[in-house]
Amino acid sequence: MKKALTIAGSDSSGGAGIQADLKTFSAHGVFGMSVITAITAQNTQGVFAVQDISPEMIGRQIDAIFDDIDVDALKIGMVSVTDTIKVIAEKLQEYHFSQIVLDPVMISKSGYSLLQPEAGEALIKYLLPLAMVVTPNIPEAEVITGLHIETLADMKKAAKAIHDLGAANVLIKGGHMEDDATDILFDGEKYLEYPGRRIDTKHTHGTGCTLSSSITANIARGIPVERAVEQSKRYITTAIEHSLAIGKGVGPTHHFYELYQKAGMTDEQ
Ligand SMILES: Nc1ncnc2c1ncn2[C@@H]1O[C@H](COP(=O)(O)OP(=O)(O)OP(=O)(O)O)[C@@H](O)[C@H]1O
Ligand SMILES: Cc1ncc(CO)c(N)n1
Repeated sequence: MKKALTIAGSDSSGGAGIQADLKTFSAHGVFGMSVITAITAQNTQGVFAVQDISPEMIGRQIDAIFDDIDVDALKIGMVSVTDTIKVIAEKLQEYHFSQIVLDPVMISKSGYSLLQPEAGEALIKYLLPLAMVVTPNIPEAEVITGLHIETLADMKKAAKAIHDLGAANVLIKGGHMEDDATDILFDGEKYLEYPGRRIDTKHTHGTGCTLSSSITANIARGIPVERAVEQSKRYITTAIEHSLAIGKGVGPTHHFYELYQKAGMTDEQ
C-alpha cells in the first residue's frame, strides 16, 4: 500500500487541516500518516485559538516516521512560525526527501492568520525550493510575488515568478476568482489550464487542504504531476459538489471512496 504523510495543523471541526488530509488519503486508497504542527480550536464559523507544537516535537514526529517507514509522498500545510518552518526544511533535507507538495497556508477562509506574517519570508526561503508542487490560492500567490492578480494572465505571471523562487511545479488555484474556478499549472516550460466551473455553494471549508492532499495521494500512487493535478481537480470538484451543510457556517467538503470512483479515477494503479 502506498503511504502519504501530512505535516499540518489540526482542525477540531474536521473540515480542513490534518483531518481533511487523512480523509482524503483514505478516499484515494493511500495509507495516511501525520505530523501535527499546531492545534486549532476551529469550527465552520471561525478559528478561535491556536497552540503551536514545539519545533522539537515536530522534529521528533518527523524522525519517528522516517526512521521506520518509507514515505511515498508528503504535503505541508499550516506551519505557523519560522522555527517550525526551519525544522521541517532541515529534516526533509536530512532525509533527502523530494516528493513534497507545499500548500502555503496563510489565512483561513474566516480571516484568521494561520502563518505569522514574519514567517512568510522563511516559507519562501526554506520550503518553496524543496517543493515538487506548490499550491497557492490567489491571495497567497499575491503575498509571495507582490503581484496583483485579477486575470488568468496575471495568474500565469505569478506562477512563473513563484517557479523562479525554486518550486518545480506551481499550481495557482482559481477558487478566489470572480467567475470560473480555473487553476493554472506551470512546470517551468509550459502552462496548463485546469478549467473548473464555479459551484454555487458556501460550503467550501477545507478545499485547499483537500486539493493538496489529493495531489499528494496521487503522487504517492506514482502518477506524474500533470495527471495527478488533473485527477485531483476532478476530485475536489466532486467533493465540493457533494459538500456538507454541517455546522452553522461554512461546511466541509465530502470525502468518500465512492466520490473518488465517481470522479473516474479508479483506472489508475
Ligand atoms: N465554488 C467553487 N466551485 C468550484 N471549484 C472551486 C470553488 N471554490 C474553490 N474551488 C476549487 O477548489 C480548489 C481549492 O481552491 P481555493 O482557491 O478555494 O483554495 P484555498 O483558498 O487554499 O482553500 P482554503 O480556504 O481551504 O485554504 C481549487 O481547485 C479551486 O479551483
Ligand atoms: C488547521 C488548518 N489548516 C489549514 C486551513 C486552511 O485554511 C485551516 N482552516 N485550518
